[in-house]
Amino acid sequence: MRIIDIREKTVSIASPIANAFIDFSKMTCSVVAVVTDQIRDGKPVVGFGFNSNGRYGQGSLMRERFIPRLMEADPATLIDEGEDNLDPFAIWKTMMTNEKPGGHGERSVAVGTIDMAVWDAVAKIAGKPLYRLLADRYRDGVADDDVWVYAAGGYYHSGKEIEGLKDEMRSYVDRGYTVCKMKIGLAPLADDLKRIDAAIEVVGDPANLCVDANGRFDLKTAVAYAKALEPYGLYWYEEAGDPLDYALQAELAQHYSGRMATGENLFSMQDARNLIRYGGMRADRDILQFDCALSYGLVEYMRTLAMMKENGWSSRRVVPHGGHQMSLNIAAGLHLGGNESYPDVFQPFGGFADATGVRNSRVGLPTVPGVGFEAKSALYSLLKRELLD
Ligand SMILES: O=C([O-])CC(=O)C(=O)O
Ligand SMILES: [Mg+2]
Repeated sequence: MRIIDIREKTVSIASPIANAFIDFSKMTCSVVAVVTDQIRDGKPVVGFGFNSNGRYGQGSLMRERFIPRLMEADPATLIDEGEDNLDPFAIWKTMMTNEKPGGHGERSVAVGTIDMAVWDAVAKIAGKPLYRLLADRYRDGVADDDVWVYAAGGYYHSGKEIEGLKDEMRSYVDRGYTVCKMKIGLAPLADDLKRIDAAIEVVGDPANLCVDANGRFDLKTAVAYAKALEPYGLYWYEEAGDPLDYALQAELAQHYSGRMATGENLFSMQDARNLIRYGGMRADRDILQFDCALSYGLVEYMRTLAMMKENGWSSRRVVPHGGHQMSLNIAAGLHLGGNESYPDVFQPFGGFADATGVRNSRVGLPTVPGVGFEAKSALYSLLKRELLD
């Protein structure tokens, strides 16, 4: 058993949307295929991965360091003890050979993308959906049948602010979502409050609305928003300040008793641990949003979940960023609290299998082996076109 090829391409995930920090007009995404010598249903098993959204493609790091390390390794060192499958932990260790600690960022995205493709291949070789493989291996066989999801969108679109926002939120509610998320922080507070009021009119209850500042605020602005938002009783207030400003997050907790969410821009177990140690996040209500694709993949995610457990945090307090099928599998298989969903943005990467509709803000998973890319036709055709043809 061996990996015979690893292919990568950078594709566009550009769109005309903007959050408080960036626009996505030039956003790219890496797609990866790990081709194995295993044959299932008459075809070689190929695992696929992509790097979620919001961080640019990482092809050069993959080409220069991570793919050569895997292709140069003795194949026997990359397979598991029973020698009947690839070993994602051994593969991870090989990719990270001669990498110093610290400075997690672009490298974590490159490794996380290849790791996704490896797990897709591992589940396909085992002939199981990934969430089932994870539950069988790590949770005594108990998986969640479906996963809580919320609809993320509500970006700034010049020219169609309030009415456009309401139409968008209405379409999410019509598609089965209870909780929706919108962006804040690009407009002044007074204007954002008008946008929030408009969204609440549609989602019916402030407790059905999350707001996301994408790390834009300094402490003063974060607290000013906290004071204005607190009386609403929103579902959560996300990423108020810089992701690495743990002191800001801890101070914010002194001014906001509602639920806070953050973590999508923390890319390692160590960064996540610093958030838990120093960020003032509260294990009884707050939400952690680490995204495996951006943060060294599922191998590292398991270390993060173990770290959380040691610190008294339930895995149910994790609702990953990224709205992708990999996190959905982790959520169902490793008992997270839910997953983000992008019903419209970041297509075709955002969203889940074609046949799995959302009901009461919950979504099921397909039964195909692997992550489920083959059951999401628009994404699968892109992956095939870019990597296999
Ligand atoms: O706008 C983005 O970068 C995505 C984001 O924060 C989210 O989905 O929470
Ligand atoms: Mg966010």
